[in-house]
Amino acid sequence: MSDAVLELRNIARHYREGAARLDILVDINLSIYPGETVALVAPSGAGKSTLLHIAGLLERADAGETLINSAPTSKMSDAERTNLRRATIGFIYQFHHLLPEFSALENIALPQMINGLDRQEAEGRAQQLLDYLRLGARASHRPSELSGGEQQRVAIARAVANAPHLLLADEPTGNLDPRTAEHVFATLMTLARQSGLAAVIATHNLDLAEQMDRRVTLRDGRIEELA
Ligand SMILES: Nc1ncnc2c1ncn2[C@@H]1O[C@H](COP(=O)(O)OP(=O)(O)OP(=O)(O)O)[C@@H](O)[C@H]1O
Repeated sequence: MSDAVLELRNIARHYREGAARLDILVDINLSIYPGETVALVAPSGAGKSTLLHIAGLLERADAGETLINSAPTSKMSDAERTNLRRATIGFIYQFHHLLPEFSALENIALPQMINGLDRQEAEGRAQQLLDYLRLGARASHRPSELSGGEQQRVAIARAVANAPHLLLADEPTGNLDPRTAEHVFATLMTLARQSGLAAVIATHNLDLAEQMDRRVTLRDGRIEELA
């Protein structure tokens, strides 16, 4: 088997609440390989977002190691982690986090320009993605002029625009009605499979989880594989 795109080794993370210590992640071990789609299904408060933030280099663990394409990241500086994240990881949130002042096209082009592409190239790629997502005619609309499902498809396009190796999504359809959720999810799966992306998607929706290659849950701060 090829090397893991993401490897979490003995990850631990706790929070403090007054005098109390909350051990959210106790000993997380998880490897995700190229092209694999993995559903993370666990009750509210189990630590899904915490785990995705650590995997996405948005947050540091208290112990353990996060490896991206076999590179250990815990000793990297914040700037090094940010550069690695921008080059290799796409993140989708439950609420789209699109920039309200910019059009759909600009929202998708901007992260590419931050990664060094010139505007013309970035906007060309953004338009291609919008066309692929059947949002080509909405390119100049601002987020507030798009439906919830359209906003989330733009957020997906933004997350994959830099051709990441790893896609992390935190309840990307949690905010949508069931039909729109199914459509957005199908789009996400098609994009992931076509581009050989590894994806970890936190979801409460078991029907959607069934459509992925693997399902894992969090129990007492550890990963358990589900059937
Ligand atoms: N910065 C923080 N400070 C203190 N406690 C926190 C912090 N972030 C998260 N927590 C707590 O850690 C636990 C796990 O939170 P997390 O958001 O990772 O769970 P989740 O499984 O994603 O939940 P949900 O499905 O509701 O989004 C929760 O009890 C939460 O209140």
